Amino acid sequence: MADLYSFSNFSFSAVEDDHSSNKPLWTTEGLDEENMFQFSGAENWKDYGGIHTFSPNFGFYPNDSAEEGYPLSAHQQKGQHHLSCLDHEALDNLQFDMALPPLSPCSGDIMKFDEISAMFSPSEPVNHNQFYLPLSSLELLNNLHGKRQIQASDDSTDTDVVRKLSTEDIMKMAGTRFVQSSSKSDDWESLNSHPYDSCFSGLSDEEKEDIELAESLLASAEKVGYQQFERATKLLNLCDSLSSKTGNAVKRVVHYFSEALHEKIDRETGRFTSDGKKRSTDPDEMMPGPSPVNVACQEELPFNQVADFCAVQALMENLTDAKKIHIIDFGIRKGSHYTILMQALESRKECPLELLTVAAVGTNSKESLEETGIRLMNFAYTMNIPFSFKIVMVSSMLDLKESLFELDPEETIAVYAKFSFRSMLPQPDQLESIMKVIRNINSTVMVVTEVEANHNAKSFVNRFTEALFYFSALFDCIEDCMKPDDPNRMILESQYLNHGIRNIVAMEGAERKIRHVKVDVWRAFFSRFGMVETELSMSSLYQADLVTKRYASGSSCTYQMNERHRKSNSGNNSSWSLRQKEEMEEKAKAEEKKIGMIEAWLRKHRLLYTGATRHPFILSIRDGSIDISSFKLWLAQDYLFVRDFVPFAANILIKAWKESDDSGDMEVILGGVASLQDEISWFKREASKWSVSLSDITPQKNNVDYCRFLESLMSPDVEYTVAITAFWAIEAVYQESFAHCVEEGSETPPELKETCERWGNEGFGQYCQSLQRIADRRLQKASDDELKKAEVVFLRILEHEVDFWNMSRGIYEHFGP
Ligand SMILES: Cc1ncc(CO)c(N)n1
Repeated sequence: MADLYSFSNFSFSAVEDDHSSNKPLWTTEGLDEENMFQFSGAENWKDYGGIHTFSPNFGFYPNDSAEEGYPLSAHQQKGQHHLSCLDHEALDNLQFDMALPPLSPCSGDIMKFDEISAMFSPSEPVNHNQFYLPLSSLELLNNLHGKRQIQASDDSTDTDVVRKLSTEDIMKMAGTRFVQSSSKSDDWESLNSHPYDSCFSGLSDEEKEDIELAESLLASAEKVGYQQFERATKLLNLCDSLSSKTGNAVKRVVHYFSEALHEKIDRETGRFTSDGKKRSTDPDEMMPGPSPVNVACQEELPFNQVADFCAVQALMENLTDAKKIHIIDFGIRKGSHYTILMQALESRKECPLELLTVAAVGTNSKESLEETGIRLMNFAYTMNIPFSFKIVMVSSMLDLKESLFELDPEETIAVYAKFSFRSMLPQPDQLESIMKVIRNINSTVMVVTEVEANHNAKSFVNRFTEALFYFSALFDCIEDCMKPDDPNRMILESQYLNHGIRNIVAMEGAERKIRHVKVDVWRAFFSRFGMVETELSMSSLYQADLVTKRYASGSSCTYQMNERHRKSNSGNNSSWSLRQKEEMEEKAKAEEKKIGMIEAWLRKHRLLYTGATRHPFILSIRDGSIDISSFKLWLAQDYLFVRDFVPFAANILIKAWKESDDSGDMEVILGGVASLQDEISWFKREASKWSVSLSDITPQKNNVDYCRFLESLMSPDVEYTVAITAFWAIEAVYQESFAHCVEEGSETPPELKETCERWGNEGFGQYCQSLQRIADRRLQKASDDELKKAEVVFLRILEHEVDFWNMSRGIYEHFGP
């Protein structure tokens, strides 16, 4: 019976896939990142937090007030149309008709990236806590004897902590026991006559109970697969009595899956009536507007922001020279991503924007699109961005036509589809219609964000198993991110996630709307339309990492690239050389444009650079809203930083003396070193002006981390080229930040003007330019290896600067008298 169920053949390999493959951000191109636990429409609720609730790094101006009368829509058609259904058999097979190559194990890129980062900071572990589950649950069981050590998620401690098993672990162990027991006997009662075998040693009573509970659920699903409904119901009744929606994560997951199985049985036996149907909400149809649960999800779960920042980065990288940009958006919802994009475009000095047009495509909820339009118009207005918003309503995607977009030949066109194509999987002809239009309009890039999961298997048990593991991970994640007594968590689980579980488990045919498929399926589909996949840049991963760090459990979030198009089986070397080839191309491109490597990187990593130079701390100085206590905190901490910066600057001087090919470098650097003495005196005077006692302060963590990083760059192994790039970046961020506070139109309080002038004055600007020229000259001659290291160091500096600003937004606590 285990054979028929094929649990052992299928499910565990599927589970492993989940860990090795990645998540979903697709640029025309599939990029997928990992662990984007998302289910159909789920993102809806995360969007509604509104503009002001997001972006910890950027200074967005909230302006939600709706104004009447914007000329929003160029093409509006009424109506809502649900296509009747297609050949669902064919659809079910979508996943399996393509011989899927195995997914590559974890990533090339990010790993190398980490390796390189680690070279510079042996004392700083890279902030990607990897928690790989063992390859099989059997292995897991074996490892559990005696001690259960799971990597600590809190990176402030190095010691392992004993943590309870994850819900996914419990499901795996239950799966293993189930396969073992069902190969011995097919009598369901035997399930509960398991002796507490050796597998169980070292587990708590609750964990043992949970494993047995999950085992009963799996057994019941198997019976449903065999159409043995009576037996299945008996097992489900047992599950019902032992699970509940308020128990631990295992009990809650089992509770919802058990409900879904009951419904499946009722449907298959003709007993299902819609009156008896328990309530759940389709997230795709939920009410627009910021309900508390939407806001909570937006604020407490990182997924939506990660998707937004990665996608905007991918768009920006492909729109570098575009002055008139037209983005066609499928699934715009609140449009939070456009506020990020506008911010990034606004800071793109080398290529001023003439017009940004967003065309939101929809088949229903025109009012909600209009609301989004008004919100974005307001935002663009406050940012002084030339912006136009269009609504393209069609009754069905089959009616979508190129002409509806009124494209101007001068426009650069991009397409963004965030968690929206999946809802069309049951109607592939709609998707095809979209793709034909996209192909004809010749868009520069298409960014697609999707969930990386297979909830579309034809085999019921396979689908059930996949969904069970997926939701187990999701429930665990929610448990880590939301407080146990948070009422929003209950609503999220019992309404939205419950809806997803029921739809995947209980429904068939056209009713089964949630049909996530893995990246391979999307790859095959998009390639049919001539789309060529490109990969997410390092900067996108950095963005994602920065975003997750703002969340309570962010440090346990990891990212991986699925870069199967690079042939993982040919080993790291081949992808390394590919990477190098790309860098050479980048260098060639920079030369061709005569802009120098630094400018090329500034363009490439625009979003991150803006994050460091237009941080809310700086914006609050500029608009006069700064809390003086934060300013004092910054002052005290930066004094300590500058003290540590002195030996770093002196070390650059030594490196220049040893390695530089131009004696002129020395004067520039020496000038910088010399001015530090004056800077330190200035800090002392300024501190006394604000009654900040410099002798009482202790460096805060972000400051210590940054100084340690500087120290690692002082190693003789770090080349002059790499170090001078870092030196430039550190100074340039302050120059660009503070210059923004003394620009025309700024409302910096008079008592802070002197501070801003210190780094924002023209002379300091010229000094930064000189450093940039030195760095550029060196980078032009640098080896690929050096280039790569310098780029990584530049990114790390930006990250540290953002962290330093974040720290400065705290409260200065005065110690002593
Ligand atoms: C954190 C920080 N970055 C850069 C500078 C510029 O010197 C500074 N003083 N402090």
